[in-house]
Amino acid sequence: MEKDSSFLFAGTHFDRKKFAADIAMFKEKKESDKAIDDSSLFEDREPELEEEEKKVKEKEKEKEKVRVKKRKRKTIRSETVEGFSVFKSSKSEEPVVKEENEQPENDLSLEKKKFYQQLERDALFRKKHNIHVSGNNIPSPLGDFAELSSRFGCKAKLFRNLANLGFKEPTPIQRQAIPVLLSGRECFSCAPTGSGKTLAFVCPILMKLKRASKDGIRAVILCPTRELATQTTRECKRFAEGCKFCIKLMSKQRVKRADLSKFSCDILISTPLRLKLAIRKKHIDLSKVEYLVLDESDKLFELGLLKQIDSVVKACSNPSIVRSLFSATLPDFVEELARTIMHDAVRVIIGRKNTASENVKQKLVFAGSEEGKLLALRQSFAESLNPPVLIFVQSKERAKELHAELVVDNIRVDVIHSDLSQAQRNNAVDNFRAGKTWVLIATDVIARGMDFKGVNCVINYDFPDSTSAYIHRIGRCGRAGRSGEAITLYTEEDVPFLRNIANEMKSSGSEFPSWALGLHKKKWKKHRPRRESISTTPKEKEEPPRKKRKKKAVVGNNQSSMESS
Ligand SMILES: Nc1ncnc2c1ncn2[C@@H]1O[C@H](COP(=O)(O)OP(=O)(O)OP(=O)(O)O)[C@@H](O)[C@H]1O
Repeated sequence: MEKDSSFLFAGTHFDRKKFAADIAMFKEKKESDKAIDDSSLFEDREPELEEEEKKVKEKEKEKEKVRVKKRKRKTIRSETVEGFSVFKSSKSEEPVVKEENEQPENDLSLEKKKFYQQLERDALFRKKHNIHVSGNNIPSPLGDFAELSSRFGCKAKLFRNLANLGFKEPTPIQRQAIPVLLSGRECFSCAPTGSGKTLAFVCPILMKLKRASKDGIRAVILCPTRELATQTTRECKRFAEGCKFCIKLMSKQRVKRADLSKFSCDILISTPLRLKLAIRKKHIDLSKVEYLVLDESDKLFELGLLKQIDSVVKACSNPSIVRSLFSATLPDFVEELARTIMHDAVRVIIGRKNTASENVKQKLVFAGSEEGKLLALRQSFAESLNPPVLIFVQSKERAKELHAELVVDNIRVDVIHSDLSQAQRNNAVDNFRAGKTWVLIATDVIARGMDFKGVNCVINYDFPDSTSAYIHRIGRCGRAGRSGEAITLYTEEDVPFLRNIANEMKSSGSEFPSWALGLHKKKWKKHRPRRESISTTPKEKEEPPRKKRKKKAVVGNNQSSMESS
């Protein structure tokens, strides 16, 4: 195109490839025109001959036109990309395409039919297992663990480990989340407490990593507490037994090491703070991480941890990373945040979102006052104590106070809170697991994720500070299909928040006080009222802090000397 032909076409590029057919037609037309022009060079010709020649040329022209048309059709077909024609196809081209696709179209409709049948089967299966999904092209759920081998080529060793652990059937979250992650899709999942979410994310990682490698850090699992990180590390090792994978916990000692830039392992489990320190100060390299799991994701996305999570997510810079989020509670704000970091993620919800486990029988008990709470607890333990029992209180001070009370009652009781050393915390968990401790008093530090087998009863001595805290606390019992009981004590101060708990009881199928549903709706942020001390031993009267006295003027000031005596 002439440069100065029109300002409207300024910058327009003429695509010779795209218009090859038109150019060809144009060229051929020019050539034949040229031939006609050349004939005029022969001036002394007979008129009949000229007439004959004209006819032949006319015929030639017609033939040429047909040939050019055919060539054009061919070009159009070759420029069809994934079913979309680059050129808007004209009606005349349709029959040709149809003719060529007649056989495949039949195959296509058969394929389509099969596809829709599979979708229908999947939908029925999901309905049966209370699995709710959303997203594009969601892989079919697992019918059984054997499909890990038949569909996804699970190695015999891993498969055997599942059997050795006594896992016969996948739980609903495992049925859906495992194939999603194995298909390389990102996923955020919400499933009840104790429903096997750990295996749902560990199993696909182990299967996808295939074999041990020393090429950097390949998978990272973030947990909100050290206790949970320790437990997840132990579980990973159990699932991977005999597979030589290098599975490491980001311990305090490891973070203290001079340089972590060459540190490598197959799976690294950490709390966000420790990993952030390792990134900032020890130059740990997360650029090769292929799988990132945020366990208890709603906790991790709370304000206090968000910055740490952010630095870990940024450090995991591998463009093909697969991220996944798991929790028993998934508030909308977490889903929104999750969408900002995930690509084409699949959403998997088991049962109703944000509900307590149906295996836990829940009770609300009015205790009147702080004194009443202790009395109620003592009485119930005196009548029947069915260990193991977990008691939650709202602060470490109150944990210490309650421990001091119960320890004199001849009960094997222990306490865990953040003032203890790591070794003491580990001991408390281990002794409770081993049955050496009957009653464990705890703050929310172990409310999430901790898997103590066979906890019979959870007592919320102090009312939980949110619905999600309630769900996670009572979820320490009623795990892996077992039943459990949860008792929540409340006083007048807690009444405004009863409605939330009653709602929770109702939606998870427990008996609930219907009057509580009629209470005024109150949104809670963090309900931690100042409560009276638990301690029954009178505190020694503290001496009031001494005021600095002014030096007395002894002489001639009788009044002041009397006062001071
Ligand atoms: N398929 C299975 N069959 C039987 N038991 C299983 C199966 N999968 C997991 N478990 C067991 O169920 C228990 C709970 O699993 P897990 O701790 O993963 O639950 P969770 O959903 O992560 O709970 P939370 O929300 O409290 O973190 C564990 O003891 C685990 O060994």
